[in-house]
Amino acid sequence: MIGQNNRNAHVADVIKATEGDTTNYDSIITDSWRRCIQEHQLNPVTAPEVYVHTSAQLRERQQRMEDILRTARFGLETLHRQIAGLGYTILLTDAQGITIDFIGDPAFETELRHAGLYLGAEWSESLAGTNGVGTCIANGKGLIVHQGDHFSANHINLTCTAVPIFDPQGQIAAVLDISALRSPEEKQSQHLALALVTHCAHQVENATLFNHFNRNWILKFSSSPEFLCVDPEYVLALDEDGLITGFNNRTALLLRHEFGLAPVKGGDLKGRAFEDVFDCTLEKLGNFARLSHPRATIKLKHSGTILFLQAIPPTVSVRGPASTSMPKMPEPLANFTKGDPAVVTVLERAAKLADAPISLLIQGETGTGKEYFARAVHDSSARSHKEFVAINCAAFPESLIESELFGYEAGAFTGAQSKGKQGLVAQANGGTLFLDEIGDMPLMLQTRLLRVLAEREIIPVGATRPIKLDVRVIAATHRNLTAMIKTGQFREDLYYRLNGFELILPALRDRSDIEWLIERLIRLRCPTAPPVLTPEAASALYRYRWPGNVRELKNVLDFALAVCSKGVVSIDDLPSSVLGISMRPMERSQTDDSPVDSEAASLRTHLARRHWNVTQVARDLNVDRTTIHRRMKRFGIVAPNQCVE
Ligand SMILES: Nc1ncnc2c1ncn2[C@@H]1O[C@H](COP(=O)(O)OP(=O)(O)OP(=O)(O)O)[C@@H](O)[C@H]1O
Repeated sequence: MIGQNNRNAHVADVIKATEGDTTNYDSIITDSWRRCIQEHQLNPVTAPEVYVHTSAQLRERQQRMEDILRTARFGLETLHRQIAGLGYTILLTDAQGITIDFIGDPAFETELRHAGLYLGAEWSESLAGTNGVGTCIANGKGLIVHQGDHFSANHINLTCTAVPIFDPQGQIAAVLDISALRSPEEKQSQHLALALVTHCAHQVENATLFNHFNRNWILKFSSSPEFLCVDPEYVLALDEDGLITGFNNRTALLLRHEFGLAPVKGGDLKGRAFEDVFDCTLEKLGNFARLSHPRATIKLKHSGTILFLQAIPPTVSVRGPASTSMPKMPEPLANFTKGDPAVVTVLERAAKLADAPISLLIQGETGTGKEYFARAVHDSSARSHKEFVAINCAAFPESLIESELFGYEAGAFTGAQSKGKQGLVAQANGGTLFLDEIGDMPLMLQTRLLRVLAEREIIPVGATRPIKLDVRVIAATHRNLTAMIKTGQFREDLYYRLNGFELILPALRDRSDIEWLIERLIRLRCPTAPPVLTPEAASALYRYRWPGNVRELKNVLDFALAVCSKGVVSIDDLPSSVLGISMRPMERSQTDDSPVDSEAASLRTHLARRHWNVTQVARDLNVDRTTIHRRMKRFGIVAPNQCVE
């Protein structure tokens, strides 16, 4: 527990330091405090809390980060063994500071959860104030945020040591953090922790390069030969033309210094030629590769620095940079994205599983394209010449669903067709049965479906003998089935039958290919003379949050294409929902109030949901903080806690 006196003293320290008295703190900390107040609009008095994301959001983040999670896991476990017993918890966060992996002492689970040292917790500086992860992301380098260095008085018991893990193009991909609930008062006590975490992050970066660039040359460099092969300081990947495709962070720092480049985070080194960096020709690399022991040296062209080198040729021989391009994908699946990393991961999986004898469960918000995707999996499979039968489990009246699904014998019930009827499940025989909204299937039918899946046979209503079936089942839902299992609304055994593999489609607002998708949808609608968007219209579409996802985008474009003139879609052709405050359609239709009232109500809802954190709301609505302030003023909305804003 943090006493009120300590809290008050801490708040006074933060305020004093941000007003200029910075004597007791590192500048990196006081700069961050100033950012918290001035840019993130956080208030030390109200002590920001850590926001915890839902398990569905967490899973989506984890899926996006699948590669790094897998690569980093061994590093995390090794690090955990090194510091076991010292009371540290290890967190791996994504580049937004959301915790996607975690190793902590289960004995302290409640305390760790309470402190935000847990899966799903967001440690971005803009939400949680100065802290290890968030401030590391803001500065792009490793640091210690110890006890009173934290902005929020809620966190002044913690010590956090965080180091960025960079992707092979020099962007922050993740942050590795070790935190402890209790620690000595001296910040110096954490210096060894910083060295350990830095080393672990470096190893994760190297492992990522070795794993991902097996179609490229890998060059390992060190200033001494002893550890060159096992733990090189610098690692560089080159394509067959000798152009740089990837590097670890130490190499980025070395080469940026070499080229006199500003220490930016972007990929300013990618594509540069090996021969521009080293005093060596590309042909000679082959000779280095043939050396059995790494005693070869190489000279940096500009500084003349000499490094030991081990050169490893591509283990898979192809021309050109293969690691960044999309692998060959069946045509129907390839139409789903233009390179969004999370979607590509899902597609690669789906391509491999297209003919696997397992059921697939597709999760995703409404309108993300679950049915469209399921059909693409079917079309990519050997079953494509047979039927794809889609059933919306939420749309059938309960009384009809059994006979519709399983069919019935002649005269099975009053009103039945005299010849009987084949059910939808039997129609999918040899093909794919798509069960949409599976979370809405009544429990009684879940039991029947379980039998179909287990026995691979159906018994039509009124029949006595079962019919053998060969169907591939793909189910989809936007509901949280695991939560439904806990409340007894969904059968656990059915869940495991359906979930041979789970594929999660990201929300449209999280996809990087919206520009491509807009163009695709326009071309599908107007293949001969597709209208163009004005820059204002395009930017309104990019800014909008798309709660109805691709379906909503499609509807908006259909509307715009219908009302636009002279082949140009301007901002006036977009429906008002897309402009200004992005209200959810549901919220709008539920009220008969004037547009101003409903806008105000929507804003109030957003603010309340985010505990009146304007920065977070601005992020949700994709507008500036000042816009939110202006709107609050216009609607006369005042935060319940005046201190926040
Ligand atoms: N890549 C794409 N190209 C063209 N159209 C797409 C694409 N992805 C989705 N769509 C379209 O978006 C709309 C919504 O897709 P779909 O019905 O598959 O979503 P869903 O996730 O199954 O929705 P719900 O959860 O409401 O059932 C459909 O009209 C679909 O054709």
